[in-house]
Parts: sequence; structure tokens; C-alpha cells
Amino acid sequence: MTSVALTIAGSDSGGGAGIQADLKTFQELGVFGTSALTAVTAQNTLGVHGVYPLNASEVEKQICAVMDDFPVTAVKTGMLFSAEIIREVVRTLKYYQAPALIIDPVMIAKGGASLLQNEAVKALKEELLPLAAIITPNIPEAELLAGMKIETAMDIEKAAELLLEAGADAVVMKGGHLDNQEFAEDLFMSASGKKFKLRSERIHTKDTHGTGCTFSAAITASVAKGKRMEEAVRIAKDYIHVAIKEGLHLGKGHGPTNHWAYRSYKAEIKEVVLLD
Ligand SMILES: Nc1ncnc2c1ncn2[C@@H]1O[C@H](COP(=O)(O)OP(=O)(O)OP(=O)(O)O)[C@@H](O)[C@H]1O
Ligand SMILES: Cc1ncc(COP(=O)(O)O)c(N)n1
Repeated sequence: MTSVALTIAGSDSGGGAGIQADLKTFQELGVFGTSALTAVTAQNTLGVHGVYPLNASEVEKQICAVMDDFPVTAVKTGMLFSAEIIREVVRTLKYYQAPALIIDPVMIAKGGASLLQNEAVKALKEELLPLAAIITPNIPEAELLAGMKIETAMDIEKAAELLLEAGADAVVMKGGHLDNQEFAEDLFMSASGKKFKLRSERIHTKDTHGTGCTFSAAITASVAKGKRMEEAVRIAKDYIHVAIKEGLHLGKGHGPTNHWAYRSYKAEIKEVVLLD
């Protein structure tokens, strides 16, 4: 049977991040993608030129239209923009007793534009996060959610623990923002006590627009197909690695990644480092 996933996120007119990245990823991983838009952005590789949020009720209508008709087996959230939208998403997902929820807590675009209002961080943490099968913050997002500064590897683990305590079943702390390192290393931790690092060679490129969206969408696709979370994050790491490596070099700024690359890619599971 065809697996169906739903992404609740913003539109990126430049096609590199947001809903567009999510749907491309779902497609490449063999999952039928559906979507509920939270905001339209006028955006390209050079930055965000406008943000036009939808009303919370318009977001709710889209989620209901999908959930009433499709056998959705995984839901992903990306840019949610406001506390009102977050509360409506929470209410609607609870109503449908929605399946596994993958949260990418999108806050700030690479160019610096705000994609989540400051006052919405609390709603994200207190109301949405407890529903998460997994949450995938980068370091700045994790700092805001966990309420602490992250400077060392121990800080990363501590912040992950705080997010598990706040109610997520699992967390991946993405290390993409930690510059000047040889590896792009992410830490996986689950409430059930699993802990490992996903490590890949760091690719030196400016074309990393939408990497976070793509990574979490790839997790969502595998979960939608019934894979266990540990396997889903490994596949997602492979997917994003090759998508960055085979970059398309489009646009004048931070270009998008290459979603076709995974097709011809022979699985080369990234290094998994088990931790105590
Ligand atoms: N230069 C790179 N080389 C290899 N892997 C990378 C690189 N940059 C990011 N990654 C990987 O891509 C995934 C997404 O991480 P990243 O930290 O870029 O997310 P993000 O900051 O949320 O992205 P975005 O800014 O698009 O929202 C992680 O697995 C990370 O390790
Ligand atoms: C609609 C939307 N969602 C998410 C991102 C984050 O991606 P990035 O940090 O790579 O700009 C974005 N730029 N636009």
C-alpha cells in the first residue's frame, strides 16, 4: 500500500526549503506527499523577501481535508510562524490522534529572517513538543527550546536531555551549524535510552539552503513507511549527505540541495558512533 505523509510548513518560492523541499524528499523516498501551508514566503537563494502567514483556521482546514481523506502515517511540522497556528495544529492533530509527529522547530532562515515569532517559542515547547515522536533542532533552536547556552559536547547532551524531559520521544541535535569541523555530526537520543552520533564528512559548500527541512522530511518519509526511528535517522543522514554533496549550484546565494542524487546512490550508511 502507498504510504502517505503530511507536511505542515511554509512555502519557499525558491524551492529549496519548506513545503517544496519536503514534498521532493517524500517523492524521492517513495512516499505520497500531502501538505498544509502555514505561510507563503517570497524567497530565493539570497534570502527571504516577504512572509505572508495564513490564518490559523485556514491551516486547520487544510489539515482536516487531508486527514479526513488519506491514510496518513507520519506528520511533519516545519515553519509554523505564530503561537495561534501552533495551537491550532496541536488541537487538530490531537483531534485526529495523528500518527508519528516529526517536529523541525524552524525559527530563523539561514539569511537571518525570522520564520517563528518570538512569543511562539513557548507554545512550541510547551504544547507541540510533548506530541513529538522526534524533534530535530539545530544548535541555536535547541538553545532557545532548552533555555541554555550550548558550547560543548556536554551541553549538547544536556540540552537533548531537557528536550526529552519536556516530552519528546526522541531528539536529533543537528551539528550542521558547528563550523570548522571535519565532520557533520548529529546526536540522537531517545527517551527509551538509545544514544548515538551520526557522523559524515563535512562538505565545504555554501549550498545548504533547506538542509534541515530535507533531513526531517527524510525521517518523516521513512517513519511513514513503518521504519523504526533509529533506521529513519540513518537513512535521512545518507539522503541529506548526498543531496549536499551533489549540489546543483543554483542561484546567486545559498543554493538548494540535489534531491535526484539519492536515486543513483548506493547505500553507504554514515558512521554511527554508539555512546554509553
Ligand atoms: N556542510 C555539511 N556537510 C555535510 N552535512 C551537513 C552539512 N551541513 C549540514 N549537514 C547535515 O545536514 C543535516 C541538517 O543540519 P543543519 O544543521 O544544516 O540543519 P538546519 O540548520 O536546521 O538547516 P536549515 O538551516 O536548512 O533549517 C544534518 O544531518 C547536518 O549534519
Ligand atoms: C518556508 C521555509 N521553511 C524553512 C526554512 C529554513 O531553511 P533555511 O534555514 O535553509 O533557510 C526556510 N528558509 N523557509
